[in-house]
Amino acid sequence: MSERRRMERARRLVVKIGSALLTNDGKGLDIPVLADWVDQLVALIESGVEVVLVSSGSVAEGMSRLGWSDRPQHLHELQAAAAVGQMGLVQTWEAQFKRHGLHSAQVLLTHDDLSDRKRYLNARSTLRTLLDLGVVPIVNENDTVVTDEIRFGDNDTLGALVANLVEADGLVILTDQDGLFDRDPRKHADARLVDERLASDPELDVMAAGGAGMLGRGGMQTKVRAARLAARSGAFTVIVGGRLPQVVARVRQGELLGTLLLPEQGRLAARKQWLASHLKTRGQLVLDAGAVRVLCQGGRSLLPVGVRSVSGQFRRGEMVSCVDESGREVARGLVNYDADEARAIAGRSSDRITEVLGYVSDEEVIHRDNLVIV
Ligand SMILES: Nc1ncnc2c1ncn2[C@@H]1O[C@H](COP(=O)(O)OP(=O)(O)O)[C@@H](O)[C@H]1O
Ligand SMILES: N[C@@H](CCC(=O)OP(=O)(O)O)C(=O)O
Repeated sequence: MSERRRMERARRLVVKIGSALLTNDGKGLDIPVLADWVDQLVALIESGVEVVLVSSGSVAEGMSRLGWSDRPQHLHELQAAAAVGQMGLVQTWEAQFKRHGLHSAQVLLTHDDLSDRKRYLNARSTLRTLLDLGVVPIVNENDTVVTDEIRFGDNDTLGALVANLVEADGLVILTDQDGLFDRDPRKHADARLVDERLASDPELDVMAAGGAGMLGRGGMQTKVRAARLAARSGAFTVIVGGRLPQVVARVRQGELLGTLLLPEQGRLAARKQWLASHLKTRGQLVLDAGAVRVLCQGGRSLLPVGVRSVSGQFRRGEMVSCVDESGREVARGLVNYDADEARAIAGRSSDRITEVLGYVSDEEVIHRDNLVIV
């Protein structure tokens, strides 16, 4: 079976649209083109796919609104332009999705938000909730608060991290070229389009070495790097020309457009490997026999009712070890509550969490996606 069928089977996608595409040669947002993408994305959503949109363009739109023809050098000027342009960007997306009766939501993220476990989990639950509500999240970097050292800088990286965050099946990067070529097509007329590769293929670095266009930041290098990051959670990446007619539907139907970059392992296997290898455990949950049984059957979350006792001091988002009553480790996972909260809700049914804590952040102590059976 062709690997292109991954796109047909996808249920959750992150679609990233770069600055080079969104603006009309630096003359502000290209509204008819944005409207056309929204029509395409809505058709995708109506076919049952959850879509997170990562949209660049705030700096480019801000420059146009402020009448600046050259990209500023100073970070504070870029930040000011981004703040001005973000207004136009979200207003335009919102107005276009509204034509179809859909709500959109602005989500601005920084590097720090995704490296801090607690904020990572909060961003993840907000995005998931928006998707559950049928709202289209529109993500960009929170340029106002970042400095050079902690900038994503390019939204390809942000797109990949969001794909990891929401456990997307794939990342679709729409850009101003038809895909990744074996050399920069703007400099070499005989450059050939790459159809399909493993994201880890080292040859890709040589092909992508050409740099970015006038408005974009990273060129193909950051797209290749993004594909590798996305592959860490088992997601594929498609890099494709955003102005090809009906590009979203055609890629979805498995047409050989653009470049497909593949992960080496499946989504769940990748995540579980990451969970198993990356974090130290900070505490222990002793489970009753019923909870041990359902967890070992696989595919189930750990509910507070199955927890007998809690030891250690941990915070929401940290890794804990789950043991049976004889002390044998049965699973590990990222916990949804701080240690004191977990102690307070241990042994109780999920519908009593609000009564005990005064609020409920999650029904599960550990969600099945964040749980590895050992
Ligand atoms: N091997 C390559 N294949 C395709 N494009 C390349 C390659 N090497 C460099 N590029 C450049 O990358 C640019 C796209 O990246 P960029 O300008 O950052 O756009 P975006 O805003 O969509 O992220 C292209 O216009 C092209 O000039
Ligand atoms: N966050 C900023 C910069 C992002 C950026 O330029 O990314 P990209 O065009 O995808 O390479 C913006 O929206 O303009």
